[in-house]
Amino acid sequence: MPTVLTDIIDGVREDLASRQQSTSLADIQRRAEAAPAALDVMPRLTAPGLSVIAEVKRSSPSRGPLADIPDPAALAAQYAAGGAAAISVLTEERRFGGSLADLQAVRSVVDVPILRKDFLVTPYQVWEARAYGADLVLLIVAALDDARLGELLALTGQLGMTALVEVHDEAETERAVAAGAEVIGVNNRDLKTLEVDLGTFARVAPHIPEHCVTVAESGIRGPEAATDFARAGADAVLVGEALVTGGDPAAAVASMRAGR
Ligand SMILES: O=C(O)c1ccccc1NCC(=O)[C@H](O)[C@H](O)COP(=O)(O)O
Repeated sequence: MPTVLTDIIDGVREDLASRQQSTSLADIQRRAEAAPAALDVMPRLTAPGLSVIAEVKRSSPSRGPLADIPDPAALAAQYAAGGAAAISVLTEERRFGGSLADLQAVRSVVDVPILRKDFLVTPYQVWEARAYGADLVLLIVAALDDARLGELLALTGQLGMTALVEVHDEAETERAVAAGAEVIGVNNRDLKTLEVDLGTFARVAPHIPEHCVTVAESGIRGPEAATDFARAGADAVLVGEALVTGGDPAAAVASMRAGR
């Protein structure tokens, strides 16, 4: 049965097919191999205190238009000034208004690790992420079968990047762990219904092994909520809407980092 997630992925596959027509896999691989080495996000995610992954997010299927963001690089620089551990850049165009050009623009101004936030379902997109300067990629367990999850996770590691492997329940967590995920994001938003349940993280986190880095994602509106997730065991929070709609992105990131 079609869901929001499968609809999004259908569009992603169409856009991907047209990019693959203009840029072959060999070309994108050459570009990825010529790019400066990926930054290691692990020391930042495991540093004492709560880490913040700050997202460049223009719009979303659940909330519609959020912010104009004419200069994503300037926003990213403010996130970095606020102490973001990493910057998440949405590159999906149809529903989120992002692009690979945004990723490239952000890469050109910040030296903190950058996450390509998209719906990655093929190796080509992982190579593409590296070619455009990403240090991390998002792999959504609900969008991948076990074989593809393992393949994309392995390729991500081969290219020196880190995968943020996203889950929403215990069964997906078991699949992520079996695949070898080291950084597991628990999305409080159900990508099939778009409903946000802030209790999701606390239910799922106990199923994540101690050696994994744990990220709480979605629906985090301010420092108090960030503190709640830190107390529930999150090493990091991933925040979009609250940062792009609030007044001062650097101060907002700093206030969330203060959460312990
Ligand atoms: O944000 C959505 O509506 C959405 C819908 C379908 C798939 C993914 C979606 N969001 C991606 C994300 O994971 C969030 O952008 C991220 O966790 C930040 O969430 P928020 O702080 O609530 O903007």
